[in-house]
Amino acid sequence: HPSISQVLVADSDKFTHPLAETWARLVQLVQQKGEYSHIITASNSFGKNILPRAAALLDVSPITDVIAISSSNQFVRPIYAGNALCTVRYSGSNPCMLSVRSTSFAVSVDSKSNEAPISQVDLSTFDEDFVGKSRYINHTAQVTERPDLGNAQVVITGGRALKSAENFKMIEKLAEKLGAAVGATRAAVDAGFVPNDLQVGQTGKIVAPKLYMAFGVSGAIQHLAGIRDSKVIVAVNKDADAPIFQVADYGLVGDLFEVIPELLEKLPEKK
Ligand SMILES: Cc1cc2nc3c(=O)[nH]c(=O)nc-3n(C[C@H](O)[C@H](O)[C@H](O)COP(=O)(O)OP(=O)(O)OC[C@H]3O[C@@H](n4cnc5c(N)ncnc54)[C@H](O)[C@@H]3O)c2cc1C
Repeated sequence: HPSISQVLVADSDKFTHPLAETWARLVQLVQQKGEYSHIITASNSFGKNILPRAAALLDVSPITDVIAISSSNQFVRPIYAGNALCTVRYSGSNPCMLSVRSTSFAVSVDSKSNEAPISQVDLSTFDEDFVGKSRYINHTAQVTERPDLGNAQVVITGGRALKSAENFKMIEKLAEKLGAAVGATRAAVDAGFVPNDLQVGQTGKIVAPKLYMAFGVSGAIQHLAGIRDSKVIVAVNKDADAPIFQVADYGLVGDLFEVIPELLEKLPEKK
């Protein structure tokens, strides 16, 4: 990419497992040597885990969830669960540390390209004992063929109205037919229908698909905070006054236990 002038590689078995403590220390080390003006990470769980730790080590205050960059020290970020946008100016010392919502930034496809040198980070001063009390035990991951929730073009979400994990399988079947990712409200996650990595919203994932379909979702502000950038929102809810209809492009007042089976029947099989 033409904007990349250098790639730094920290190649060591110290970083085999993504422990935030170790990686934050690495960011500190790289910053101390490079004296960069800005350090930016994506607002995903990995970035959110490392950024505050690295910022504390570097004694600066990070700015999180940036959705627009107005200048080198001025940024826009949502507040009150996305109901207001706040413009903030960074007036601290370098580095200015940001987490950015990747759903708010389009990747520019530039015809020019640039070869950037790749250099190894000098880890001779990396402190082995720094990791402190955190130890890597094991890693469990959900193996799924479905698209990643954060990048999916289509997301099908189910809410508390699904009533059980068994019923939630209807949402999964529909997602399969549409090649979509599955999402859930916090109420559905708290009720144990699905694991919490499927939660969409203020305290879950932020999504920006082309099509977002919500079944039995009331549309609480904390949920809407995660779906605002979706292109088309479709909602099915049996309560015509549900707040989700205020943001939906298409709304159907109906019972999901009738609508989903009908959709499953009428939609063609996935090729
Ligand atoms: C600090 C904080 C952070 C939060 N973060 C999040 C977050 O990240 N994500 C999130 O989702 N929530 C979050 N919440 C919770 C949020 O406030 C709501 O409680 C939650 O989103 C409600 O989930 P729901 O829409 O599934 O359930 P409900 O609000 O109970 O809504 C269920 C809906 O289903 C409809 N319904 C019922 N039966 C049927 C049927 N048979 N067919 C069709 N429709 C039906 C009902 O009319 C209703 O509108 C947060 C709350 C707090 C306080």
